[in-house]
Amino acid sequence: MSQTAMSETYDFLFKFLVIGNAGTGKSCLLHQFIEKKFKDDSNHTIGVEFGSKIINVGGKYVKLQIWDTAGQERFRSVTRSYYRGAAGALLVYDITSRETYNALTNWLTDARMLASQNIVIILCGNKKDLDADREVTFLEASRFAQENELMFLETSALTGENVEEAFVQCARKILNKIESGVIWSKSTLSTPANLKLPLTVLKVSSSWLRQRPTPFSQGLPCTIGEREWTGFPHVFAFRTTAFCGSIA
Ligand SMILES: Nc1nc2c(ncn2[C@@H]2O[C@H](COP(=O)(O)OP(=O)(O)OP(=O)(O)O)[C@@H](O)[C@H]2O)c(=O)[nH]1
Repeated sequence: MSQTAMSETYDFLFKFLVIGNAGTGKSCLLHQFIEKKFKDDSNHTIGVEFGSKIINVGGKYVKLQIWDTAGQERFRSVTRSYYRGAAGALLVYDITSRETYNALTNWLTDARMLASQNIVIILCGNKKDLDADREVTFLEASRFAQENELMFLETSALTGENVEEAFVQCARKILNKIESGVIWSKSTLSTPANLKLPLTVLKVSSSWLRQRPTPFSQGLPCTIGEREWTGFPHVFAFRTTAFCGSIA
């Protein structure tokens, strides 16, 4: 297998969002995760930026397609259009700015309304390295996370602390939800009409799919495995894998 083919082999594909107020460090977190370096010349994001990386979660290769959204209010209508179909999100505030923490509820409402009720969200209190300037305690943020069913970590895009962990923990939780059927049972692709939506949440191997009955294998017009799915132009097939989505 060529180097490119090998690096593109994965079991699952998840769409991720990075959301939160402007200046909290979203672009720097993404850069640190992908490049393992601090981006010290970060400017405000215009609209959205994109990054991707394959990670190993408990022996499974998961490709994360990550959309880094602009935090500035003037881009809100653009960034909202990227939420649909997201399986996971990093919800970022800056531990040195109470204003960014106070905005979390609005971001959360948007994510659950526009992406999915099932979206797995990890709250990231970024700029952990600036502890001396802290305006938000670890304890209050962890209470907020608990009350809102979020995972929680304090991160530093500068030092790299907990950055990889944030993405990996979020992906692991999504995998757990898939394995336990939560995502399929709640986000059912129940009617062919629903399938017109261009949702690209996850990709599973055909053997995995055969072992677990999903709406796809319950009489809907599609084939699994090496053939293309029929009738869904937005869905493309891979040689040894089948592609399926989760409704937002
Ligand atoms: N000390 C410290 N500074 C950080 C950290 N992360 C980001 N910064 C700084 O915070 C500023 C904003 O970072 P960005 O990554 O551009 O913020 P953003 O959330 O993407 O901003 P928007 O694109 O406007 O939404 C920059 O000056 C970064 O250098 C961190 O972990 N520690």
